[in-house]
Amino acid sequence: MASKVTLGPVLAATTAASIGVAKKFDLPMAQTVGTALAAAIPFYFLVWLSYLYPIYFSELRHVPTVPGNPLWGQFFTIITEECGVPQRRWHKELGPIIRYYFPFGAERLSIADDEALKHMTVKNPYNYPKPVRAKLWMVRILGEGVLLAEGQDHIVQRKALTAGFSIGAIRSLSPIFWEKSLIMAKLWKEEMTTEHLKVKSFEALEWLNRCTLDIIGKAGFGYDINSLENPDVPIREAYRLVFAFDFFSRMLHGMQAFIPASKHIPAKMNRDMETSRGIILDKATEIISTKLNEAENNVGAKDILALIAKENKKLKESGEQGLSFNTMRDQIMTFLGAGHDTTATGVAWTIHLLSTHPEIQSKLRDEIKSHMPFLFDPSTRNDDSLLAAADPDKLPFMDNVCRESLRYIPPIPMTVRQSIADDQLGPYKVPGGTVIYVLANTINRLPTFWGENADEFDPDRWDNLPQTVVPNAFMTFLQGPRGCIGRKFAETEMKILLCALLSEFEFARDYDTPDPEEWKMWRLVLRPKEGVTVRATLLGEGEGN
Ligand code: HEM
Repeated sequence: MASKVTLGPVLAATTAASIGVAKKFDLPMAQTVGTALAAAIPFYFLVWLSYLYPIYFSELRHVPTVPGNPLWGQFFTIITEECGVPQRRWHKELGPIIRYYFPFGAERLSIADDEALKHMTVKNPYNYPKPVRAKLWMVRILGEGVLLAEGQDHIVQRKALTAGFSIGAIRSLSPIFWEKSLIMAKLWKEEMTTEHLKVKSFEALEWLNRCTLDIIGKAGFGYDINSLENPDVPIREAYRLVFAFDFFSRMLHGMQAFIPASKHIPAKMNRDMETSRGIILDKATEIISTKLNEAENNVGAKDILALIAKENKKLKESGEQGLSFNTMRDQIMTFLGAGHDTTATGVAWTIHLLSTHPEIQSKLRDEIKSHMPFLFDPSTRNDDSLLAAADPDKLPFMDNVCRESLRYIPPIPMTVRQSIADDQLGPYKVPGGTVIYVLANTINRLPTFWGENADEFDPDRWDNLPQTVVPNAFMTFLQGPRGCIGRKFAETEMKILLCALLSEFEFARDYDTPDPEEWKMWRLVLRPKEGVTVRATLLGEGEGN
């Protein structure tokens, strides 16, 4: 089978052949070579790459393919619709493994087949690393931590981090989750009191981003960021800049995946990225220096990083490879980045969905009230011993709501991988180098897994799941050794935030603002373009009570 010849050899062969022809027929050399190259380049891109190769030669030609011209493929559909939505349609029509094209016949696979997903994510994750290009911009902000490490490096890093994310470790962090969540609710209430309002609209996503940043700072590293009280702290500003998604920034990000040197273009986005990277890197260096010092002196902090630093010390003492200073610093960058925006987006979407499903909101509030009545009484709301005993995992409907919200709108809608060797996915041969998408925002909504009501937000489904729902039908946290290490952290944090907010406020849609579901933008997370603005009513006051 013809392999996908790259442009270099084509140019070399064309040049050599045209030199031969020029000599043999005594033609002007420069003109002959120039004409041959001028014909070869368009032929290569327009005929070979965009027509002959994908349709007649590629090994992937047997994979059910989305109809369309490979020259521009489905690229415009993909970039103009919500991430994962076109693929939902295509999988429904063409089956669980499909092929589509990016411009110039670039083949892409999307996988929604249980066995193939298991093969990629659980059994052979190291044969399917993240493509180098996809990592380029992420590495500047997220560091070279566990999220972007591959192969043996990843195994070593993940092992050193596991203790810090055990269920026991997360449980011991609950007081911090409560503290910050209650502060956020208190600040909303104070604003309403100061403005003599019983009902007020809040843009919840920005507030939740600050709250989760404060939580990861303190629970993750024993470091108080306090961005709830000080919205303009540099580290929060750094993330605001990084995740800005004006049109020009997105174009430049896209360009950097193909032309890495474009990060030096003196554009605002590049300056913002460098400023943000500087702030995040300095903060991570400051934190890790303190932590390593504490671990050396056996200071008994309980945050995740302290556990990791202790574990690392033990590993090194027993002769195993531990993590270097830079790797640990990069883990902090990873946790800061991966560990706050994701949960904030998940909670913001949940609050939005509760505001559009008032009966579910009431049922959830009733459940919170029956298990944690003290939260509804201002005189006991902040009682440490009651908070210590409050276990959000004992609320079954809360569990259903959170899972359903994370299924319905997965904060990370997709991940991309590239095979390193020839392999077999389902019935198809997949050559090394194939780019493959695992789209949570597609898989989580497929009727083949979830039944005909896959597109409904229905928390009760979790009490009676169809047999077709396998673990890989829920891709919000991915699966296997590359799945989210912070899953338990995020789930606990999410439930506690909802307990703190729903015990103080009732939420309704603010119809003066755009419907957040209408325009979800992909910027690492699936973000509502204008945020999530909700009308919060103090419980027992104002409308609705
Ligand atoms: C609702 C919230 C969250 C969601 C939806 C989520 C989702 C994910 C997903 C899909 C991945 C795989 C990404 C990929 O390989 O392409 C991932 C990896 C990861 N997540 Fe999360 N995450 C959440 C919260 C958190 C939190 C709170 C932390 C840290 C405290 C965290 C830390 C990480 C790390 C370190 C990885 C890399 C794991 C590895 O490659 O071994 N995440 N997450």
